[in-house]
Amino acid sequence: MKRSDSSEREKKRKRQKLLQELGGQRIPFLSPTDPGFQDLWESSYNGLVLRRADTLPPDLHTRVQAALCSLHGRGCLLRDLVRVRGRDVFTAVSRALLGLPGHTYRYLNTRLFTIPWHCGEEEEKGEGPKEEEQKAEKQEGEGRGESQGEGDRKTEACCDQELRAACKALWELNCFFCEDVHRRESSDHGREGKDPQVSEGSPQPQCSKDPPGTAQFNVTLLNYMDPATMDQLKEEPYYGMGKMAVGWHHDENLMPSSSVAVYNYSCQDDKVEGGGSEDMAPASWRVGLKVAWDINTPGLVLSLQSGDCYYMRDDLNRTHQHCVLAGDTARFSSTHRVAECSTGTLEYIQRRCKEALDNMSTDTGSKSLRSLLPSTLQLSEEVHNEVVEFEWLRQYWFQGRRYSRFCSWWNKPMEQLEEAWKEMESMTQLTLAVAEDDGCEEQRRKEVAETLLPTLTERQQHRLTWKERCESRLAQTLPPEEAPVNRPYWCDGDPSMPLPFDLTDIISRVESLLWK
Ligand SMILES: O=C(O)CCC(=O)C(=O)O
Ligand SMILES: [Fe+2]
Repeated sequence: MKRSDSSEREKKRKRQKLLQELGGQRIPFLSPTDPGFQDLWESSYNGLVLRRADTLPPDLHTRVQAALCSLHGRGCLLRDLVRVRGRDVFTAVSRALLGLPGHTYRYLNTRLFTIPWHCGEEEEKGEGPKEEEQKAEKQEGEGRGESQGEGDRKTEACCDQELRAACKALWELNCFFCEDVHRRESSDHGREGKDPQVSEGSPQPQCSKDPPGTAQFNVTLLNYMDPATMDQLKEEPYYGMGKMAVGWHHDENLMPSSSVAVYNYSCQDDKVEGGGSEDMAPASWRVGLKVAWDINTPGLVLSLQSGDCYYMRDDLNRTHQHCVLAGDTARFSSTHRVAECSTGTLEYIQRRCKEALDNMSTDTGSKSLRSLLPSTLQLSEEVHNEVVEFEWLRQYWFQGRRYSRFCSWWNKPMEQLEEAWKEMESMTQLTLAVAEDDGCEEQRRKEVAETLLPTLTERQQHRLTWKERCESRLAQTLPPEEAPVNRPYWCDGDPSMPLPFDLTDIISRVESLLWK
């Protein structure tokens, strides 16, 4: 969190400088009906592609739109309680992450966990019996046994048929986007001045498991907002573009220069009541783009009809920022991305845990550390902190019970990570015992204490931050199923825990060893 705080400060400085230069004036922006719009698009927004609804297969629209509605109807889309510039805020849009099993996506200090999407073949193998089995299992108790913690394991038992169908539809859309973006990349090769607006024949949504040579979208972040239920949306501040559902940003946590593909579904207008005459069409949702930290180039706004898609290709997400401008109707979007997952998959964190736990021996029936090398001890303590306790377990539980409510995929892996974490608590205890062992050589004790101090201090700080986040005023407004859970948490004197939750005393003890 420290690193992102300083980059937030940097952004704030830049923002203030920009507003100062503007001195209350508005920067111009162009919409499709303005003269010069196409020229501006081609000169300064190259990489932005609009794909109109009528160039996608109609049955894909049907399935995707039904999927979005059913995910929404089931309560899978929720506002995130994110942390921006040290403050907790709810996102205006409700969100859910779908994607490859075991993947996560981190934005605004929040790690989202995928509801796994399902590939074609798995579905075909006898749905009937599976469904029965699953119901039986559900009755016995939520989510035991199904998860083995492997990225490619079978996922048919983790959610019910309606959700599986919904996930599959979004997976098909993902395949469509992967192929389309890939096809463009290949055909653009050596071609200048391409037409950003397309209406050519559509590729069929066939997803090969591992097509060569192209980055694959591994997750989609779904967004939903009904402006009728929002009492205050922020006005776009630099151009006067209107009310924003999502403020200016770059998409975070993506592979360098990877594209983003967005499907726009504006729900039917029969929902809009009152306010205006019968024949007045509801205002469309729009996406705004601007060159990052630039007040000379006019902004660009695209109006989106239901079913329209847009792509931000190549470096566009890095060189430009985008925002979403609310229309009159409720609206979904499905935003497909290549998340940078080098430290963001279950497989990764399980590997790290194993590395840390390799230093624990239970050979003689009692627990001991194999090596007291500072680098080995440090590794365990770091895995313990960053990855398990703060990047995974607490992130997961902070989002309440939202995941297990409709999909059991993460239940077992989280249990296993918690077990691993508990072992690491024992390792810290053993390490501390070495540092405090009078029979041990002075130099070694100092070395061990030096290794422990920074990680313990960090652990304590993070625990306090997460506790605050869980107890914030906004967190308390959430219904019980969505309310943040401060987990792991235990009381002093809990016999199952090797160390106390509050590390204040231990930290002073370690400090005093160093001052000696
Ligand atoms: O909804 C959209 O069109 C884009 C949303 C977006 O920018 C995001 O989720 O990062
Ligand atoms: Fe975005």
